Amino acid sequence: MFFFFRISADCQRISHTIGNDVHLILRNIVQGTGAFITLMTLSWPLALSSLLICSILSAIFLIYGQYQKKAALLAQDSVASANEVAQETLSLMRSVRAYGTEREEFQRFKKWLDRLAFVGMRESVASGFWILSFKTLYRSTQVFAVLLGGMSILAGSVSAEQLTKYVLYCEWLIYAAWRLQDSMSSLLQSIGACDKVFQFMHLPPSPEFLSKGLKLQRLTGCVDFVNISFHYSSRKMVPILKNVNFSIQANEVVAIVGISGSGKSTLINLLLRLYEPISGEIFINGIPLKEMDIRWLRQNIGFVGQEPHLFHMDVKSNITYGCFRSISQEEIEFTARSAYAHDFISALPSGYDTIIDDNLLSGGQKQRIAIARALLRDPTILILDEATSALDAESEGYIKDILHSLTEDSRRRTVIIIANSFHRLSMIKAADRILVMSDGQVVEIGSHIELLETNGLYAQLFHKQTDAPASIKHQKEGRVE
Ligand SMILES: Nc1ncnc2c1ncn2[C@@H]1O[C@H](COP(=O)(O)OP(=O)(O)OP(=O)(O)O)[C@@H](O)[C@H]1O
Repeated sequence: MFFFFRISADCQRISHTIGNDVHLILRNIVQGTGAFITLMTLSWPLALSSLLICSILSAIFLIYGQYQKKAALLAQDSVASANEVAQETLSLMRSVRAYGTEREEFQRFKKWLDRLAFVGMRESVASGFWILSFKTLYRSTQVFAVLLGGMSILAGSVSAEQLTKYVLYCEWLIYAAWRLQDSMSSLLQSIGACDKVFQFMHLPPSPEFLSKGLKLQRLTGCVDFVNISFHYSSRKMVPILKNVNFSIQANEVVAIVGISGSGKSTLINLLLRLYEPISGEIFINGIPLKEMDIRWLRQNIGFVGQEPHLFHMDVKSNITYGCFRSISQEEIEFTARSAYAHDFISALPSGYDTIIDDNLLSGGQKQRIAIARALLRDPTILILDEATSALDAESEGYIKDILHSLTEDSRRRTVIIIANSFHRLSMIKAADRILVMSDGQVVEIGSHIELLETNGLYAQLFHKQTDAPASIKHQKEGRVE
């Protein structure tokens, strides 16, 4: 988010510079050069003395310009951070109110504004020195020219006309140099401030987008993880996946279960090729993932995440998002029905044309729209990463039906369900096989019944989570177990 605020502030600054400063720079270069040539024709010693003053101005400006560049960078950072705090506080208003942290948030915002004010004040002082140097040098030149010129007129070596011309063109030259440096300072500020935009522009595209990979005629949806090990580059010392091996058959429904942090979502990140494994190979249809065309592959994979963020567009556009074929209204409604979303969408003020904003829908409703979006793409591999966690108790009954919609015979596909709790037991039980993850490894594989009989980690997690409400109830009733 910080990066986003920085980029938008930097881009505004670039457009301002291009619109205002570039033509001023060109104009002053032309004006200054013209004035200098005219001065040379009048008297070369006087012209060179003016040039000397301009050089002193440039030297002072070089120091000042460097400072301005740094100050601009700090100012842009502070503005972006202050915007980020404001945006975060407004979007998390409920939490801020519930925890009574309005004052703390205000202080957090003020801290950045204070820093901005401090940078601004120092910048103003530096700018004051720069203007003072210019004015002093310029006025001294005028005094010097009048004194020297007056003496030359008296000696008869310079005419009054020549002296007037000199004073006039000298003013032109020095003012052109000053305005040039002023515009250059604004340009330098923008360059300093736009550092992040340039860094962003120079980022090379990921190698997977550069190489043209394979596009298969038909994707069956069988997935193999062979000896996969992985760590995130930000935490190289912490292995997240350790020699993971498993296979998912075409059209199989597999649930991946394990405690939070065991690496379930990381498996999916690797399957979507958002990260590359450190060692091992992932195969889809028996072909190494890295040899496939990544865009084509992602078009064949549907993904519904834990917190589906919908776009600020109408419901229809949210459902058809990322689907590049022509889609009829009937097809959209049919898909929405399959995801049990049609009824609440129809009850919205403008039905499928209602624009979605933050507070319009509940978490469960957003998830049902996200499921409809995934269904419409008709992916060969569908990944549900805790995709039903926000569905309310009333919707629990729908889960089986939604799952049936996702896996019904006419539209068989490989479905991978990530679950870190047993609250959606119906989803886990409906899977053909369950993979149990612990500390970056697949420790058990089997059906719900098989895993309960094994009495391993799955059974422990299952009993711990499903028995908890019962034991609390017993405790409330004063029974000791
Ligand atoms: N981008 C990242 N950079 C560094 N570490 C990360 C990153 N994403 C996840 N991790 C770490 O990797 C480990 C596994 O995370 P992962 O999200 O795969 O677990 P999970 O089993 O899906 O957890 P949950 O069920 O809570 O979503 C965690 O310790 C997490 O802190």
